[in-house]
Amino acid sequence: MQFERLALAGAWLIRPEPIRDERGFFARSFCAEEFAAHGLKPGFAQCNISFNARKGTLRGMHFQRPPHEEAKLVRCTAGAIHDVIVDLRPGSPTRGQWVAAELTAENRHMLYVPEGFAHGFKTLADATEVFYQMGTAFVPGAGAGLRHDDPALAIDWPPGDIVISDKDLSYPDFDSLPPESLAAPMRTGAG
Ligand SMILES: Cc1cn([C@H]2C[C@H](O)[C@@H](COP(=O)(O)OP(=O)(O)O[C@H]3O[C@@H](C)C(=O)[C@@H](O)[C@H]3O)O2)c(=O)[nH]c1=O
Repeated sequence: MQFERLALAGAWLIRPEPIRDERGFFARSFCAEEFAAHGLKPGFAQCNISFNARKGTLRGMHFQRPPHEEAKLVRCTAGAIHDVIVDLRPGSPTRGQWVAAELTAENRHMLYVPEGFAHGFKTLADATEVFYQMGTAFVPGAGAGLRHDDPALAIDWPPGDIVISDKDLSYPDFDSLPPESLAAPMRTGAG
């Protein structure tokens, strides 16, 4: 796997390195040892599948409130997504900034989202499926979010109509997040 640091400390783009032969290829998508060597969570508590029937489906921007912050490893197994993360970490020099990556079934890139970030994506094709591994179990009641179209964040989403849940439309802007939503002080490990 190739690990590329993103502009927000602790976030990584990970590219599988295919070993090809006449049958196709073999590639590793997770290795506890390699993840630990880069300061990433070396294990996951849950894996989730998100199927999105329509191009333009937008899910986000989501996180779990402390003490249930989640690291996530996100990849697209069918179709394509524009994947976005926002740094919520108090004390982080990049707090309130976002980065995006295009994850597709073809490129097989993965986005590693550290704890203390909000995460969301917009699908770029019909029938897009996202597979993501979670460092912490889902805790009903700990879920929180902020608006994908907060003008202060100014996330540059791909153009086009969106399909979005009422819940996601109900989230506040970043500056209006209740204090209990704030992530713990910055923790980025060795990354
Ligand atoms: C996230 C999650 C949801 N659920 C349930 C709650 C609800 O009934 C149904 C759908 O939940 P949601 O509407 O929150 O699903 P969704 O909008 O897809 O939420 C996900 O969005 C992406 C962007 C993320 O980053 C994820 O961490 C997660 O927050 O599934 C679980 O049982 N376990 C889970 O881990």
